[in-house]
Amino acid sequence: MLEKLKKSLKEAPVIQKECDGQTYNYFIHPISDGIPETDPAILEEIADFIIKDGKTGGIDKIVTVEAMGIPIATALSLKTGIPVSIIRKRAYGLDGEIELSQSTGYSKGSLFINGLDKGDRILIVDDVISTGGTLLPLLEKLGEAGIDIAGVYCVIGRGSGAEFVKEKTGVDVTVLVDIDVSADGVSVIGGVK
Ligand SMILES: O=P(O)(O)OC[C@H]1O[C@H](OP(=O)(O)OP(=O)(O)O)[C@H](O)[C@@H]1O
Ligand SMILES: Nc1nc2[nH]cnc2c(=O)[nH]1
Repeated sequence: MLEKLKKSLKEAPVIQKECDGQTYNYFIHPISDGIPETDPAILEEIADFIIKDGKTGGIDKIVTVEAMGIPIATALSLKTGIPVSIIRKRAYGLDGEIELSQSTGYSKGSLFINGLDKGDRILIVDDVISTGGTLLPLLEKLGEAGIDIAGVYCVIGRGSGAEFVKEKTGVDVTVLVDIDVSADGVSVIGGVK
């Protein structure tokens, strides 16, 4: 299962990014960076897995975070007919816009939620979870806004972000493939069976 994704991850190069005086080993992969190019068969593998997992019924919107959640959410949308709403990195100033602070192992910034209504039942998809510094504040803001989370999928997991988010929010994060990243490269260490 997810064999194309796993095989390609083992070939992912790793670069070093500096943030707050710390070095972060950042892997580069088509699903998380769009580089060198994305094989549609991998996107299809991911979308098919999520659909088969059975949480797309009764969903109002698939929600993702700019930028690299977008191809995954779009593939899923094309297969299910469920619309996509994107959490953006820029403000629009629309009524009801919600801002949240995002931090990753290599960056800090703001995200802006628009287009979601109280009572919406959503499925969240994203490319990577690492520290959980994106997903945790997002889930907190969505909870405050009365949005119903039917499921959360992160295609690639590294570190303990998924466990951290579960501990803080009670929300289960399904990670499709777990990896370990060092300066020498990426190894696949687990994931859904
Ligand atoms: O668990 P975390 O440590 O928060 O890392 C995960 C986040 O990192 C990436 O976001 P990034 O802001 O780099 O976005 P992009 O490359 O998709 O634009 C990814 O798309 C996740 O949203
Ligand atoms: N491409 C990429 N995205 C990430 N998001 C969080 N960590 C990483 C990483 O190491 N590589």
